[in-house]
Amino acid sequence: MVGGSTVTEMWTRMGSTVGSFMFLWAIVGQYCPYELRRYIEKYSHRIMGFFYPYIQISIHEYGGDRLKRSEAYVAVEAYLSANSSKSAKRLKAEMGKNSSNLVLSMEEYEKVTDEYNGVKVWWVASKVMSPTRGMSYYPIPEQEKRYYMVTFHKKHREIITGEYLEHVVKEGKEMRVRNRQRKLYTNSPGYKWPSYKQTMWSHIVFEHPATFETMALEAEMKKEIMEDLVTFSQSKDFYARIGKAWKRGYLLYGPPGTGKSTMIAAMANLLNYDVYDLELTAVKDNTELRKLLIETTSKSIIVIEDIDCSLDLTGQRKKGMELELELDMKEKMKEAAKEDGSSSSKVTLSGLLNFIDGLWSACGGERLIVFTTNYVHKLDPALIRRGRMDKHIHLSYCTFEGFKLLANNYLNLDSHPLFATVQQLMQHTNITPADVAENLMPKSPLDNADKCLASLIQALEEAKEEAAPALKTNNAAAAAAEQEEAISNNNDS
Ligand SMILES: Nc1ncnc2c1ncn2[C@@H]1O[C@H](COP(=O)(O)OP(=O)(O)OP(=O)(O)O)[C@@H](O)[C@H]1O
Ligand SMILES: [Mg+2]
Repeated sequence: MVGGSTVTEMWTRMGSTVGSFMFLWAIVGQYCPYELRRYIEKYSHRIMGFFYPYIQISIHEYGGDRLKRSEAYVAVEAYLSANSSKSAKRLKAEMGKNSSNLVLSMEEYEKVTDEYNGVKVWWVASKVMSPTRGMSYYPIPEQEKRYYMVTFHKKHREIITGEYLEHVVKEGKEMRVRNRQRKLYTNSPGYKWPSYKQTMWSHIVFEHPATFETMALEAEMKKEIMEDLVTFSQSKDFYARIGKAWKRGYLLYGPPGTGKSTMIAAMANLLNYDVYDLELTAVKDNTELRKLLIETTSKSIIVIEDIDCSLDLTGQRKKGMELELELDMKEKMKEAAKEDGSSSSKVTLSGLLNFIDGLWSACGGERLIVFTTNYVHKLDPALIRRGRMDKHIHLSYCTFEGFKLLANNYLNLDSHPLFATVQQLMQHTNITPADVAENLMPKSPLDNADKCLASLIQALEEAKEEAAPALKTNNAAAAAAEQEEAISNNNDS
């Protein structure tokens, strides 16, 4: 579709008179009074429009809200990246999906021609430097405002504005989904500049290999979670119909090493989503938290790991005296932090609740919010009530079924005489999938299945012995309680 040609020659021929006038005007105009200058500019544009039969439409990187890259710009960028590589003379190369191929896109100020239903248009990638508005004690750098401009003959206005631009945006969006590298974002604590272009997230390519197939989970539970996720990703119309923002909260809880973080990676791989790993303690306050939220894109998972440890968000919301005492304590802690030179986060529980389901959380759509914790009972019920955290998933110790899956993954084994011993030991001992996986992992090229299984059996036996005194104490306590209850029942009667 895109044919290699530059539009410069044609413009030079057509508008040389207008061009010379504009050049002269740029110099002379500076010395004219403002009113006269505006008046002349207004009429010169009209005269130019008379001679110059071309229309230009520009698509800027940042729209009026200045908060997010414009979707149209991003789509045009993808469309031109795919098409311009055949014709543009100056291209830039970046790693593409799976880091296996180079993706080419047009360099700044490069011009390319495109054709749609026999109509020719010319695209140019450009930028202007504009001084930042506002007052600051610090030197604020000039901001680059990048844009794409398409030029076409005015007789094609309808086809371009009615069909072509829509076609470009649609194709561009599809290309982005096909070619995009998924990203793992994290919030950078170094954010300082008040520039609207400065992103608060830094990212690397997301390349975690975890999938639901390789996770040791009960088959039933696995199926249910996968269906829930896929249904969510296909429910755009449903959410619109019921008037709910298109997002879903998951709470993953359970002991360390039971696969919470692994499941987040498996979720991202299943749905082809980006991951935003939010470090709450690095967020200055609720306003910054909101800004971070606005900068997340759709088709993403926002993760807050170990939510119970992140901030002082645990416990019930306090009342009266209790609250005053707590505020007093907090003030003292802040003072201490100031003296140390360390800064503390001022994100509050209500800030976080707003983050999850306030008005701003609806921007963008198609997002999962996932919390993980080892201690679910420590969390404020408001934080995890249904509607906020819609699905609560308890990840627990490894079952025999889970072990068999891991044995298959790690050792390529469907059955083995030692499986029976493992099964018998697992009935009385708690072992995490992480521990099972670690024992099944061959440690040297000479390690075979027998050795790995023997190592797991040893670990299970050790865990059983360790648990034995605790079990005895528990049993003794239970027996004592029973006895006490029986005595008090006798006395009552
Ligand atoms: N259910 C599981 N299936 C397969 N592998 C697992 C599972 N759970 C844990 N693992 C293995 O154990 C390792 C640690 O698991 P993971 O980091 O997901 O645990 P976690 O629940 O997030 O722990 P923590 O609470 O300490 O963050 C992973 O690298 C993974 O290989
Ligand atoms: Mg984890």
